[in-house]
Amino acid sequence: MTSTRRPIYVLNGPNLNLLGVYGTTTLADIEEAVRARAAAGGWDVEFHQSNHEGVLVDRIQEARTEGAAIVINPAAFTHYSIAIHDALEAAELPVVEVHLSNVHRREAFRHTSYVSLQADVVIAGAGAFGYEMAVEHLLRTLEG
Ligand SMILES: O=C1C[C@@](O)(C(=O)O)C[C@@H](O)[C@@H]1O
Repeated sequence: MTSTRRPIYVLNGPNLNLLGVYGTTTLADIEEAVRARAAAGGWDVEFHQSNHEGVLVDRIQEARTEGAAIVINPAAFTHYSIAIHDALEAAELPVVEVHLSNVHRREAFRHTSYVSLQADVVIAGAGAFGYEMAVEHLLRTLEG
């Protein structure tokens, strides 16, 4: 089913393209699961990954005018990107921050998130399923 609604943007930061190298789940698997869950609720998904901060800022700016909401795993940029923080603030969209790992159980430098300041919901430690949780939350809260 193709939706006339604006899509949910699902954005992924640096090194997440290597997921399949370190584990069994690939980013393509996550994309498939997210698309299926969104489609079941009548929503389309724009799914992107970039290793470049500016490209992610461009995608967030695109979502600002073309998207309904943003799910973002900014990866390492989480912990220091004021540019991504500012882009999310300007977007004025619902934002769900996702981390595969529980960043709070890891190194101290991962305990700071600039993105959380702009996130409505933060999901960390649920693995790939965290992305589906994020979409599920948006399906419940976004209006038609
Ligand atoms: O690249 C990543 C992945 C991550 O965002 C996660 O999904 O758990 C956590 C970050 O600290 C790390 O830099």
